[in-house]
Amino acid sequence: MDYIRRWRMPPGPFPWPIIGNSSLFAGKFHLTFIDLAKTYGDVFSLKQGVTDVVVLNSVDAVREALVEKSVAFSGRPHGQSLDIRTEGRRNMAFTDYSPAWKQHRRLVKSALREYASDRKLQTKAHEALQDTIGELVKVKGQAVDLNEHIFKLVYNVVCPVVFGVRFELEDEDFQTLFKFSDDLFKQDAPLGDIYPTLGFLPNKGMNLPTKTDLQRLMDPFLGYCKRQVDQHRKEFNPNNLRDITDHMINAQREAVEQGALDINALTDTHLRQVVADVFLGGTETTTQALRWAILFLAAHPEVQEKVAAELDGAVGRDRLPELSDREATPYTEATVNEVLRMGLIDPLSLPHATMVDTSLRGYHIPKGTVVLPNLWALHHDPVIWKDPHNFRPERFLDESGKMIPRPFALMPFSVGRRACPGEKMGMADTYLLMGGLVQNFTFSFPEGEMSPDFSSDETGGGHVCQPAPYEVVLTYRK
Ligand code: HEM
Repeated sequence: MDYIRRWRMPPGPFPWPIIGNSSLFAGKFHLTFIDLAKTYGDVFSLKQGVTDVVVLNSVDAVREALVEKSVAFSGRPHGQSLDIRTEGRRNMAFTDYSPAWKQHRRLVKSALREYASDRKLQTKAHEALQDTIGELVKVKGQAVDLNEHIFKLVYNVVCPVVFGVRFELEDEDFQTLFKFSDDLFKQDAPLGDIYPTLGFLPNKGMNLPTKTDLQRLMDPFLGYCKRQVDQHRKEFNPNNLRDITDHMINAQREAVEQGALDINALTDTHLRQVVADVFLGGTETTTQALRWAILFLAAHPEVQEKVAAELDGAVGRDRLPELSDREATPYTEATVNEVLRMGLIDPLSLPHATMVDTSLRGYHIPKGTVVLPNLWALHHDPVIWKDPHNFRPERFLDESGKMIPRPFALMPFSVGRRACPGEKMGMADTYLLMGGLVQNFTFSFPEGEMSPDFSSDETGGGHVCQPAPYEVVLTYRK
């Protein structure tokens, strides 16, 4: 029966009984998928254990699935780790397309408009930058790994928006969240993700995380979110909503007052989970975008000089770059695009799943199939991008040096119904923070250092691409 069903599905390598093609889901499997596409075409099927997986490796396939058949392809996979992480799928990022998801998404988008609008975001970014620049001046001339500083910088833009708090490096909460983030990246999938019926087994012998390991990983983070929600509830004043947490509490209060049905999607757990989504969505991504940015700029001093010279001309050195400077600094904008093209943070986006039996390119795609859009393949397709492996911001400029319209194939935020709701904030944030850093410092590699490693760390079960640790020397430009 399975063979008849699979016969109508996209082609792919032979799946072994029980294990399927699990060996192909190791390391940087977005790269393995590019090789498989050469044999099986840009849409192919695999089996991860007992789960059907379809991989999309071209712009046309991604457009058909995520844009044209958006509802059918807007589910999320189910699995043990996601159940634990989301306290039973009560968040937004990992629930299926549903009325609850729509309600959460509407709330998140309106909250981002309210608390992370251009001017508010810019003020927060500038405060965070002033603080970080002060700290970085103290380590100028030394070879340093900026990881912790970058995390703090981004946290101090996102956390005031979400929770109304800012951190110092030595704050216990900052250190807890920073450690959680690092551990989350390194987390492998438990056996229960691949074989749902085996989730109860103790996985220790197989060197996979157990349910308890996952719970232990999540506890400090969810505990922090819970404390924040509790504190906000105590201080809550409907006439003075301060941040996204207040916004969510207010939505819950209104739903209760109106006796609205959607209170079922706004329980205390939903509330904690949705603010956790925005916190993680806003921090994990932008920190890695900045880490990639500094790595690429240090490796390409000629690009760095051009960005700095453009900012000197359009902004000067007496104030930080503002969002209104974007139009006058197309090279800096183009550099942000090139960073997000090459330093793609979610090479396979977040995994999607089909909500119903559907089709793609004439192939049958059964309900519940996991769908992986290989954004990495699109961002490195030599047919779309000339010299895709070179860092060259000029590719986003026309002959007169103006930005060209963003090519559809550049989709670091994915596309369609589930595309990142924080895209505007992510782009603005990356521009302001990268611009502010390059305006103040020149980043170079320590003398005598071997050529830097541009390959990403093999972390997060292949779903997250962060640069391997590196050090840079900072020269203060003032
Ligand atoms: C450079 C910055 C960012 C990048 C590259 C990025 C990328 C992505 C990607 C690829 C997805 C998956 C979309 C899909 O499933 O098709 C996503 C989802 C999401 N992002 Fe972002 N993101 C960034 C910034 C942000 C920010 C600033 C926020 C909020 C403050 C945010 C919140 C979210 C949320 C909540 C989702 C889940 C959406 C859903 O499932 O409906 N992201 N992001």
